[in-house]
Amino acid sequence: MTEDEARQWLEQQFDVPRETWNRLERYVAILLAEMDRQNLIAESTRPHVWARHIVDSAQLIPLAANGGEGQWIDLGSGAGLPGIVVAILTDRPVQMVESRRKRIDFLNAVIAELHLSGASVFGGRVEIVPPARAAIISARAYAPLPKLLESAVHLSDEKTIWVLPKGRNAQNELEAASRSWQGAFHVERSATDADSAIIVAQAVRSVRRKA
Ligand SMILES: C[S@@+](CC[C@H](N)C(=O)[O-])C[C@H]1O[C@@H](n2cnc3c(N)ncnc32)[C@H](O)[C@@H]1O
Repeated sequence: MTEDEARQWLEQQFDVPRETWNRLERYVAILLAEMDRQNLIAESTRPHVWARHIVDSAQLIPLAANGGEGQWIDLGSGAGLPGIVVAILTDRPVQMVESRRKRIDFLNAVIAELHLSGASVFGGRVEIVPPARAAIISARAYAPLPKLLESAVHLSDEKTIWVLPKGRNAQNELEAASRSWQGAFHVERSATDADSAIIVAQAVRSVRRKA
């Protein structure tokens, strides 16, 4: 997907109003400027930021369209991917969870500058976020599936939709997780990378097996 195709995809999917475009453009500018201070995205992806990061994040939104009312929790948000993109493109309250100080400060600065009143940051580890029943949980490049579920299952209930971009390893990670987890899991192809996949899950729960 080229950068032009990425913008077209956004326009088609979300019918993006001018104010939202301005926010997306501003976010991209702040993100790239912050790269002088901290490593937020791979250097090689800098010229492809719309396809590789903005659309790659935004594509999770339609996959979570059946989510009920309530919060979208994004684990290990880093630069705000996908959390900030979701907060810009939807009306849903978004809580980003991030443990590194410089990234927490960056996320709070973006929220303030873009006036994202529905977005907030939990500055700390996912494992210590107080229990919640998120409508949607996302996690991009945060942790392998079994560890991801273990750290965040206390933020979910049976209705929570999990949207988890997973590169080429989706199938292997699903297999590893199936030893300890049950639920309705399926795999969607990524719109931005034919080799990547997104795990979508619901009704995730831990299963203990006898040795
Ligand atoms: C590889 S980065 C990915 C960031 C972003 N989601 C993206 O796709 O660009 C993983 C992020 O997760 C954060 N992280 C890792 N383990 C965490 C934990 N247990 N709790 C909160 N944040 C964590 C790291 O500080 C880092 O910013």
